[in-house]
Amino acid sequence: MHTKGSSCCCSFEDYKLTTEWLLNQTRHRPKVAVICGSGLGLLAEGAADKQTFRYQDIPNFPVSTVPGHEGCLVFGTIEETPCVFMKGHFHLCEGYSLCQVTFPVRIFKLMGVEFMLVTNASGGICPDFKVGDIMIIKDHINLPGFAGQHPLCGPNDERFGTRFPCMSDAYSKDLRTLALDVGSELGCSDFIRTGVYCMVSGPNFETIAEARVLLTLGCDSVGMSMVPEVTVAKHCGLKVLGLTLVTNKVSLDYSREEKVNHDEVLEICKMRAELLQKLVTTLIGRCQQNINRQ
Ligand SMILES: O=P(O)(O)O[C@H]1O[C@H](CO)[C@@H](O)[C@H]1O
Ligand SMILES: Nc1nc2[nH]cnc2c(=O)[nH]1
Repeated sequence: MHTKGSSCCCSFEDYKLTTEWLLNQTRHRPKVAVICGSGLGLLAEGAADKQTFRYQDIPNFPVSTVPGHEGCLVFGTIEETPCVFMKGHFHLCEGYSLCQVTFPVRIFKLMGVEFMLVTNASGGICPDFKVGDIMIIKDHINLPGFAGQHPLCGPNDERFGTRFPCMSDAYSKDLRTLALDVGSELGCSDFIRTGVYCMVSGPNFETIAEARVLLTLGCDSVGMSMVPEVTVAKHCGLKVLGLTLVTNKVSLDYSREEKVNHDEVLEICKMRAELLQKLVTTLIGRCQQNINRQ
């Protein structure tokens, strides 16, 4: 279990064991999962009746190694909606296989989760974007996937989903519309954007030539996470909303002097965390109405 490589290294029994362990440890039965990217762990603070598990104490769970990723699973309720928050997630560039990176998503599915909200930090490629903008992801480009680094490579387990899943609607249109509406109600329309997110493996930030390629490909922002989790979530039938915080403008011009670094990324996340928390909390309340209507 959890050996490195491009194909899946977890068996259905591994997923079941972790799921059963969690179901035995917690009375919560989450319907919504929130994955908190770099420096965005505060999103869990709005939950009531919290119960926390450190990743290292959960069987089969990877542990977080990136600063700004606390490394714990928080169960709780938001406006009576049972939720689970991942305070920190996993990246290809940490040396984890994509099976490890996406391991929690299938645990959420087996626990009964229906909606997954993913957040992260990214660099703005679209020249109109400003630092601090929140981009609702309408689509993604799985750049590692183009080269065979794909979480669904290897034998397909039909208990999770089909061999050849459709990805043209990976990000739920309903949830995107809801996010726009909630953003507008909260008075954030000026810095809420919609666009295409591109995942690269990292860990280095882009060269200027690479950034120009991404612009030509139609990317609005670029980061080092999220796409594997979204792909696995869509494969197993979860409804997904992706929000990415633009923490820096990616340099497209050789005359520009700015140099991006992770501390600056975390600083911007801190600046926007409270607002993102409000946005996510309100969205979860509305998802509950959606669950009730089903
Ligand atoms: O994607 P999250 O986890 O927010 O982290 C982002 O922040 C790091 C770079 O500063 C990269 O790992 C990038 O993907
Ligand atoms: N690849 C990449 N990831 C990021 N995460 C936050 N900012 C950036 C960026 O500029 N590039």
